Amino acid sequence: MAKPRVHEIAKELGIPSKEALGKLQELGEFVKSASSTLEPPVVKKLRAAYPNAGGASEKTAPAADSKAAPQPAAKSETSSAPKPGAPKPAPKPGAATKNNAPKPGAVKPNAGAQQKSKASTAKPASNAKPGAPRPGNNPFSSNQGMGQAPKPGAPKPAAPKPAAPKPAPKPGAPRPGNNPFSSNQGMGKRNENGRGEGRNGGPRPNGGRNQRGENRGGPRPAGGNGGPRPNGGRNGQRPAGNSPRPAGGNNAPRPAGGNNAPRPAGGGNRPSPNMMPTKMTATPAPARGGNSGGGNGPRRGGPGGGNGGGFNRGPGRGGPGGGRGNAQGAFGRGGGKRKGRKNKRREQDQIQAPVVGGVVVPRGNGDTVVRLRRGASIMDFAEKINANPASLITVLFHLGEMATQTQSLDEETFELLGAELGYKVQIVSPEDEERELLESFDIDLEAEANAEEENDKLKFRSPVVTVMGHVDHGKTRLLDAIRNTNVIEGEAGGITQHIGAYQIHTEVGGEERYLTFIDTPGHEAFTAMRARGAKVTDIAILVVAADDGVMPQTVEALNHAQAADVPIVVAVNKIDKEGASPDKIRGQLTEYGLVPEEYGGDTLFVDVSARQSLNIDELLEAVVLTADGALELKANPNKEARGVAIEANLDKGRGAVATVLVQSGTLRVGDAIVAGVAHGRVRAMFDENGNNVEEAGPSRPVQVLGLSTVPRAGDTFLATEEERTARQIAEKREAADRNAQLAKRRKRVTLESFDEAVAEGKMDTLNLIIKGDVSGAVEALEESLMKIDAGGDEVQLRVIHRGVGAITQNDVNLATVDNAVIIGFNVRPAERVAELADREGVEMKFYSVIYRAIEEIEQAVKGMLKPEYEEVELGSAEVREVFRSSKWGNIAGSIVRDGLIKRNANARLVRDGSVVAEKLKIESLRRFKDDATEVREGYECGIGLGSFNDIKEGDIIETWEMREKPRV
Ligand SMILES: Nc1nc2c(ncn2[C@@H]2O[C@H](COP(=O)(O)OP(=O)(O)OP(=O)(O)O)[C@@H](O)[C@H]2O)c(=O)[nH]1
Repeated sequence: MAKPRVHEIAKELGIPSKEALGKLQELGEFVKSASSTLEPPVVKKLRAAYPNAGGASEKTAPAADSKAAPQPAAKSETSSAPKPGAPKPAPKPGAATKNNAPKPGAVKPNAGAQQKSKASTAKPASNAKPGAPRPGNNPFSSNQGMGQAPKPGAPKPAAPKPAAPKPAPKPGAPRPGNNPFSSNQGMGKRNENGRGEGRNGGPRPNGGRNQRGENRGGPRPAGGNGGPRPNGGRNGQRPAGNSPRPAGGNNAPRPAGGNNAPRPAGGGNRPSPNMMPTKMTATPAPARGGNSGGGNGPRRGGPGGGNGGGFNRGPGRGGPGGGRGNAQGAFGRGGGKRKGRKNKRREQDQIQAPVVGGVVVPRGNGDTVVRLRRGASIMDFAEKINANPASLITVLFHLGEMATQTQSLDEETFELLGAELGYKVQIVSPEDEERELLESFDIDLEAEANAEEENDKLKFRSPVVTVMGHVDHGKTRLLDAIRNTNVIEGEAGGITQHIGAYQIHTEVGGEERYLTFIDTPGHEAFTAMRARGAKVTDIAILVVAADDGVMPQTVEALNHAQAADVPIVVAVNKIDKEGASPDKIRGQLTEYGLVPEEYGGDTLFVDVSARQSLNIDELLEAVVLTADGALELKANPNKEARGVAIEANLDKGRGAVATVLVQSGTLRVGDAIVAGVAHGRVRAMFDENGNNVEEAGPSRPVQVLGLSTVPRAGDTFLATEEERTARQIAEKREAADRNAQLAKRRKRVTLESFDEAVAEGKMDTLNLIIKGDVSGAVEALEESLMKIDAGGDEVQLRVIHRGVGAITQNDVNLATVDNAVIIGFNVRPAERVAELADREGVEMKFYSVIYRAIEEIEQAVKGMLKPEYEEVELGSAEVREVFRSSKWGNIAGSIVRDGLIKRNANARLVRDGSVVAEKLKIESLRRFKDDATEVREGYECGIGLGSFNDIKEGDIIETWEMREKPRV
């Protein structure tokens, strides 16, 4: 707490500063001026010099309180408040609270507006005589935006004369610097000094203690009722009193309200005589609530008034004397320097700035739109609204959310924060974000496309076809048949794990036509990729096995295609199989809006056998006909290339290899390109047969070498004039991506649940690091994992890192730090990494089939919910000989009788059938002179049991470990 100044002490004592200075000099204390600070002993001395003054004020203060407090209440709440004249016992902190507490709630639980107006009229009553000219200091004056001019009649009776005849409490007396109602004085230091004022009838009942009085205010009399909030509609979503948010004034452990609970009567009514309110400040809570409700009281705050109603808190928050109007001072703002500034504009600003948790934040008008990109942080938001990020953190904290300045927040949290501050937060969609990003580089794809259409630069291009369908209905086999190559053999688990793209040519009506095929995987885990695939797709071939029929993923594929407005050609596959019923398929699909041509619809159905390459040409013809009939496929080949990355992987020798589909323009070797977050120059290009290609036009898929890193499947790419531009775009995307990932990963933990969960040991998180051979698989796996129902809020699943390529030392290091499990999908650890992982106790799991990984992780997560352990015997060894070593203690030369003896395993010693010692550990294990981690049945070994030396020949050492019981 800051030291009091001379003039403050003088005021406290009811003497002029000059006199105090003189007295101090008399007392042998050199003090420069009235604004000099005084050391506590000097203050004591000075007070001692005026024994009457100090004593009187202390005694009178409570009296003043008792009178003042109820008075306005009587005004505003009519009969509910005690009569001003009623003599109350001096300290009465509780009484004061009581008087205040029930008012807003009891009398007007729901009548926010009424309360507002009443409150604001009541407030001046207690604050000061409105007649007293305090220019710029009266927060209730109409020209300060409160719209609630004090009623001239009200104040008079409300300002009882303090018992002590001090000049200080005179309401009308100008008290520059000390007037809590003054908008222009810096309160920082005042806060600290407020104690003195309080004691002697200073304006702040809370004294300097309650720097954030607005939050600490009394026990939120109106809180429970969801009293009116100053922000009106904006806060409507959150009931003040019943809100689960920790900001509630009554929530003892919360920082905002933390000060309330333990205090008998809330901040304003602390029993300390020093803190007793004087008539000046004994504004009843409702008055405050009302005032702040009036709009913007909080910042300037009457004696806690404005803040009481601040934001989403009930009007009672401010409590009697809760907000002191000097929150800014409490946060180091304002201060003495501001004192002299009587700038109207500033005042207005202050009025505009609401206070939550004692901080001042520029406020929007409710319609002010703030656009933020996905994954933006508090810092970004603060920048947009020109606020101090630290203040926003405080506000957020009061809303029950914890975040750091740079932490990405999700949309909901931003909306919450925005609503609180009067902003409409719009999270920019990835598409908008991408467009804006490119626009910042003067690339406007939309305008480009429109211009081309107008200028007739478009040329025909071949259709891009995606093969979709249920698992095992024959997609790969069909593509295989189409290309006459065989990729099916290499697939692990029979599931297509990534997208490939190929161009084939066929003859339709004697004309050579090209078709580009994208091989979309059929497993559900790839839904995301398929959805992306549909974006580049002109036509979908829906494969349905004639012996199986329409299955869930058939419908899903169909929905994807229809949603993307992609025409469908149905390939009724496996017609060679017994029991195949192509007609049944036609009938079934009719129900989904795919009516065969022969039934009068416009969908072409072709019966094929992928295995026997039956009717493949007919299928291709149907695709070409559908393309010609339903689509006008054109693109401008004469410009920089634009397209999509279909698939990418890291090749040991060639680096990042990406299969890209050129959608417009022409891609040439040597072009600078950016694909997602990867950039570089095209070093070389290959077609589906591995032949070198110099250039690729629209609808042409090619493999591209030369990218800095591996793009993701579905990332768009574009060629740029300069490599620098490509790099910059990539970097910006990477930053945005990182933020988006953070936002996605961040599963929110509210203060309430976090506290409880941690306290009860419920909180647990399974961190994962996913490494895979291709980006598509990694992405798909992550996507599926995030869908795992981890058991509500109890357990979280977080993918803390993912990437393409072998598991590296860095991965293990990260896993060590974050206690993560590493998932290797079709990859193995790099050299010596397995050893490191073993040393660090990092678990690595390897999979080659996605669903198995998902299944196991799901089980693991479920296991984490309530792990149950059981003792499992590992093995036992019989002691044959005991070696005594001064260095190691006794070593049991043993032979393993059954199972395994593992180093560090739990052990017990059994002698003649009874357990001699339990809770032992295999501290050392040796095979001859070498350390061993485990020794198998039938082998000899030396076992050290640490400091336990009572080992005898013939003893049995049993080892065991605790294993988690599998969940049923
Ligand atoms: N008899 C017969 N079997 C076929 C035909 N087409 C595919 N199959 C078989 O059906 C099984 C699944 O074929 P895939 O091509 O792997 O099916 P998919 O739809 O690509 O499967 P996923 O990649 O797992 O989604 C394989 O054993 C194929 O040999 C066909 O026309 N006739």
